[in-house]
Amino acid sequence: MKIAVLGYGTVGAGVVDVLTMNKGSITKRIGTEIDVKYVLDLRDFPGTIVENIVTHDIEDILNDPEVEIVVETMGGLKPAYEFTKRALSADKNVCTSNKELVAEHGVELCQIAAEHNVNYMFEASCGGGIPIIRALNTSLRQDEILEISGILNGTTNYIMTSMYDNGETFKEALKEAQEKGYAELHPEADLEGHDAQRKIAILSSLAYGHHLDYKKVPTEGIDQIRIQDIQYAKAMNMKIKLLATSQVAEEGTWAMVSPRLVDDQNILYHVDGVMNAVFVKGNALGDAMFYGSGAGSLPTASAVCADVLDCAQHPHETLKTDITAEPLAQMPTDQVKNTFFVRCSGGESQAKQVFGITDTMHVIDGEFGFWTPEMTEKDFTKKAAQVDGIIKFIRRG
Ligand SMILES: NC(=O)C1=CN([C@@H]2O[C@H](COP(=O)(O)OP(=O)(O)OC[C@H]3O[C@@H](n4cnc5c(N)ncnc54)[C@H](OP(=O)(O)O)[C@@H]3O)[C@@H](O)[C@H]2O)C=CC1
Ligand SMILES: N[C@@H](CC=O)C(=O)O
Repeated sequence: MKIAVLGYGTVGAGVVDVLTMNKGSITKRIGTEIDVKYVLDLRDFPGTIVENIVTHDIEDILNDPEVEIVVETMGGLKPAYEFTKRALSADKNVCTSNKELVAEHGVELCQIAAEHNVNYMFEASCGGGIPIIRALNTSLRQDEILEISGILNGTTNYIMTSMYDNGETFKEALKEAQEKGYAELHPEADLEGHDAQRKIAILSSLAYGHHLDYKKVPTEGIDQIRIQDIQYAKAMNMKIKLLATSQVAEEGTWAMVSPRLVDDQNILYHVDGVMNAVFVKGNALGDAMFYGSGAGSLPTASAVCADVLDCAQHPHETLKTDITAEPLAQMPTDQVKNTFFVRCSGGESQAKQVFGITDTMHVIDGEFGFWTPEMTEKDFTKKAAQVDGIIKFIRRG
């Protein structure tokens, strides 16, 4: 079976490495040899194992009937969207790690794949190497999913851990995450929460059987987290994690991405570095947790290759994915209940009176911190507007 890899960067090179490193065992398992016939990239890679198969022309791949699977690991929408559509329309399977494209056009691309009896597969789009998409599409189909939440971005978890454990600055930790190949080409997507926003939208759409538009997921990143916030977290024996959550409630489903304070009783407290964890609650299953490397060359490539193997075994059969264009009924986020940790430089008695609290804590000169009771987002916003000097708030996870 001949395949082509579009984009020989961190993930694309990892795919070639996995298929080379495990060639013997893969061939034995699926009964077919997988050969990378082309690598499409802007650069040449002299002196590497792909030097003789590099092309700069997508037509070489699209017009070659021998190529049955295209791996798209270029990232971004342009030209990945056009190349993917053309590959599917030419009856080629496409396996991708490009969550931006899946979140934006996944429904349409799956429909095109189905019309051509091929597959558009995206296991690597959420949680790096964690096999969460396959679990939702197969092992968990009998359950009604009530909640999905977790740490879905490796870069931000790596940064938070490095700042907390090693006292690194935000800038130093980000540089390391970039050097290790975890961060997006434009790292704002990680830092501002958009990467996790896309991932929770993809997972929720699969889990709840209705489409969650990622643009409708209220999102805050870790870009506003400062060393002072970490000082408070340490004083409370808590950690700050960027959590992506969606939950089914009576009024509809809500979803949110935001930094949250978690205590050591919360399993996510122990998920550090580039590791991701996805918690799933099913109405029959109860609780399940999926844990693993959330980014990086080989772990992500491992997930892409899982899709390649499925396509190689079913090259002309669309494997069922519960993906639909029908929109998910969403509960207004201002009705969602949370508990908030607030840092404030104003009057303590005012804050105590407005929020009805008695305890405050003093960790940093010139300010105090306190926990609110559980309240809706709307009530919190209303009360916070009545308190002078609020510096920052972080929700409890
Ligand atoms: N890195 C990770 O850990 C993970 C990444 N992903 C996703 O996987 C995708 C790829 O990420 P990653 O491997 O890190 O990115 P890289 O930037 O490392 O790799 C992308 C590659 O695609 C090439 N490329 C870009 N545009 C074109 C084009 N028009 N034609 C040909 N080649 C092109 C780039 O070339 P050049 O460098 O010359 O521009 C580069 O070699 C992204 O969607 C990302 O979000 C998903 C999970 C984990
Ligand atoms: N930039 C992403 C890469 C994997 O999806 C992350 O850090 O999680």
